[in-house]
Amino acid sequence: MITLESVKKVFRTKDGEVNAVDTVDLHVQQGEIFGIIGYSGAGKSTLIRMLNMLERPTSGNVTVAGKSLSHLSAGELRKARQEISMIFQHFNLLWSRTVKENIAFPLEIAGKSKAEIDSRVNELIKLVGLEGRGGSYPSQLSGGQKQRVGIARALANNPKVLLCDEATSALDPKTTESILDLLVEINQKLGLTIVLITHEMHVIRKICHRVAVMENGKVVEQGEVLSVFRNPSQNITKDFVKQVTEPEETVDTIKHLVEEFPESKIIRLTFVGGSAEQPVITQLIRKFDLSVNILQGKVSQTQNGPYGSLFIQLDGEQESVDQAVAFLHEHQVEVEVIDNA
Ligand SMILES: Nc1ncnc2c1ncn2[C@@H]1O[C@H](COP(=O)(O)OP(=O)(O)OP(=O)(O)O)[C@@H](O)[C@H]1O
Repeated sequence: MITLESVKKVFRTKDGEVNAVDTVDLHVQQGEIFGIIGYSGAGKSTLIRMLNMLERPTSGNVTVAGKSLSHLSAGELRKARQEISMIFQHFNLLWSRTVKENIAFPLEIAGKSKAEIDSRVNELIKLVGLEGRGGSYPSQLSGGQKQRVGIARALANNPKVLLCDEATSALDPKTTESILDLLVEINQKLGLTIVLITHEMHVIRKICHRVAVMENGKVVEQGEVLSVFRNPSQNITKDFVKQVTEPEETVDTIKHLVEEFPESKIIRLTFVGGSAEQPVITQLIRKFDLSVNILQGKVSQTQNGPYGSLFIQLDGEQESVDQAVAFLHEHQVEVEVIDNA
């Protein structure tokens, strides 16, 4: 659905050149939710804005739905943009227009009749759960409701792709959840391809099928969300994965336990897919002559299945510990022994 080939964006400023996006190759499949994560300044906004030519690449090629965007005329680009919609962190609504009028705006531009507009707007209001609010002005809505208007407006002309520029960053955690649920719902109902940028791994974990990690303008790692969670190769990715698996206090607890009990083994177990749902620890305790102390654990759902990590402390003979580790491996559980180093 979307292909980026050697895409670069260089900004020329009075302080010199900034390589905002540096030789990026990406492929987003039709119907998937693809997340791009990175810290501030990594180049995410510049990258997503090149997917609808709000920003033109300095070099390289962007193809969306079979069209190479760099080669389109202004008129063709306007048409292509109807198929590539966008929602924004600060909603970008028209404040003097009601909810209905905001949603109608792209339909008016597309030259639809009044009857078509009315019927489509009502359909969209229902789809995003804003029944009864059609006559309200944006200033009368909560942040979550404003983003629902943004989503309805973006869907008005039946786009093939929805670009989300930090769409939940201005929302509280509960509202974030409901907007993320809505994005999954429209992805499934409409088969819409969604590309989102975020700095929160929670967003990737909850709704994305695949993820690309950006650092200094480059994509440093990409893959299925579950396999990136299981096996992050870059340090930056490991840090992002920790955002959703390891609360800060775990690090302190483990440090303390490693110092306090140098003889016992602290082990981090990573469960992926089916193994996250099996009672492996119960079996471990029954089978081996070990005392097992559970320090911290968490299982989260991703779009590709469950993912969990658990920290345990094992006490017993070295032979039993080795057998227990082998047993865990046999059950597709990844084991990392945390030592005093
Ligand atoms: N119009 C511009 N002119 C000059 N430099 C720019 C411009 N837009 C972005 N940059 C620079 O390009 C780099 C990437 O910025 P970008 O906004 O794409 O990153 P980001 O990952 O989206 O970060 P944030 O979440 O803070 O927006 C930064 O160094 C930024 O200062």
